[in-house]
Amino acid sequence: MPQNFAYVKEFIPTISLDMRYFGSHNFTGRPVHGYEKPVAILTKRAALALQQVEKYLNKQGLALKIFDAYRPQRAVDHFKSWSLVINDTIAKREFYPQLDKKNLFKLGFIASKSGHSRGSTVDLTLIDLTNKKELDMGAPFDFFGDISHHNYSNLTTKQKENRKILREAMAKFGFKAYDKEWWHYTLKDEPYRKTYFDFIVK
Ligand SMILES: C[C@@H](N)C(=O)N[C@H](C)C(=O)O
Ligand SMILES: [Zn+2]
Repeated sequence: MPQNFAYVKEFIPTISLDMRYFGSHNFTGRPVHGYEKPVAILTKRAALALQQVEKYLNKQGLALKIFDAYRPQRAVDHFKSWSLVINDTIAKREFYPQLDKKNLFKLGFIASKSGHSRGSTVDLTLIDLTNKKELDMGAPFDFFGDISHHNYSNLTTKQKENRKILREAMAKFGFKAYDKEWWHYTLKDEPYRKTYFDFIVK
């Protein structure tokens, strides 16, 4: 991998990982091209910032769980070709029950040039440190619908509070939220603003 990238585990050995695109539990229903190991890779700058977030949350009895980090361009291209195969809807019920898969790009739920491929974007949630259970965010990771938007108002007080804890912790250490997905964050001071990498995750 390029010199300025690292495995997140090197910076945060205790972090929880559930690398969804390595396996089949994702919106395509199958492993995604470019993921050969269930590891999380980020630029060193983003990994260091995330280390600060994790330390800060641990003091409150919480921790991070990562679903996706650096994403090779070939994975993004795989998402694009998947979206064009209209009758392949094996994971629709769980991930995009009310939407037509061909619209997921134009609705902003998947990008054809993704911040993830620049190496400083991460998809993640909060877990309780005592039982490792995910906090209720009102919608699961990669649920494509309005309910995943930050400004969706029909959530319980607890769900709003949980999203706020994550958003404020990430913001404190330099990550900006994405209005359409509560789980997606990009380091503001990312080192590669225009480079989309394509090395394999392994
Ligand atoms: C697909 C989802 N996890 C995600 O990361 N979406 C944004 C828009 C992206 O593809 O960059
Ligand atoms: Zn994302």
